[in-house]
Amino acid sequence: MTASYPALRLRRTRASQWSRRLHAETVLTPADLIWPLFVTEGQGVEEPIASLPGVSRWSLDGIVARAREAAELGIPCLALFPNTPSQLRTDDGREALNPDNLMCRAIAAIKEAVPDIGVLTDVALDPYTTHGHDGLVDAAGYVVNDRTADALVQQALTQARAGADVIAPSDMMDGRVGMIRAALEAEGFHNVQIMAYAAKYASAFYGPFRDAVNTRGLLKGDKRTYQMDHANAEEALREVALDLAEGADSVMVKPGLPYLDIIRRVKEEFRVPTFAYQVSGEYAMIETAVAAGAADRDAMVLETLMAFKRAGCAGVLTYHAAHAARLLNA
Ligand SMILES: NCc1[nH]cc(CCC(=O)O)c1CC(=O)O
Ligand SMILES: [Mg+2]
Repeated sequence: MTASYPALRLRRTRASQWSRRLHAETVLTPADLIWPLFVTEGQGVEEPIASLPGVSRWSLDGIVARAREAAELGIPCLALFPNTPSQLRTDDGREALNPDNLMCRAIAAIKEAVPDIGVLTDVALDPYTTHGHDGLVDAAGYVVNDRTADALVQQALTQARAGADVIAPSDMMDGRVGMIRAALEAEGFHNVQIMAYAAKYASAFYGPFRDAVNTRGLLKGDKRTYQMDHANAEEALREVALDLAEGADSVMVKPGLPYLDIIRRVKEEFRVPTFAYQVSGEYAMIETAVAAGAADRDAMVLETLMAFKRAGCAGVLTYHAAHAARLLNA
């Protein structure tokens, strides 16, 4: 039998700062953060993204500076996304396989300047295609699975050869994790990890990201034939089970806050490293609320990130990573 009021007062342990710290069940540190960064061509270029206030695309020199900043802040890993020049975008997204593409040059520049920071790379064709889809599109406009997966394997190998530490397929094709794992093993990339975007939903929260990589105006239709229906949770567990069986080292749920239930269920069911992507639309909601005077940025950033940890996440991809790390280091 547990005691009850007045012997038990749950407010007792909340009464002072030292006690609240002592009783905290969850901790958030800069080591829990992955910082997504947008890369663009040029030298000395910083292009602010209007729908992501406070986030910019950076040319390689700026990306390397961000990598140094992240290392100083204690952020262990960066996630890279390229803004491919429009003249290099094609129906088949073949620029994704070019060993000298923007992504590969960014990976190499970071690994040379800051060898100890992790570099996570997105595998999907959308920043390289003229139609904005993550894969190859047939005559009827359908994103075909198996031919896309073949291209993604080549894209992943291209990134691994450039020095990527974590391959993160975000495309939601069936079977691609196993195919990528086999190809990495065959080339000797035994320690290159795969973080599978296992449960990625067709979401209204990706809009600002599509501005950042310039696909919003290009995208024909939507991504509902490959990304998940937000009505579904059991299906997310099946997606995670398959990606783990195919060799994923960790799994991701995306978007973040509206899908905390999925994160929790994945963590309880599989007990594997589970990550969340607090996506561009979530970042924009916080920044818009702050600009409207409706919210305190620092408090909201830390509270939302702690929510992911409490739900069971090993870490979170967030555009607020540097800001949060500064707050946590203060
Ligand atoms: N493969 C595309 C990709 N990789 C990461 C995001 C979204 C990230 C964000 O919104 O912050 C998307 C967008 C999409 O699926 O259309
Ligand atoms: Mg899948």
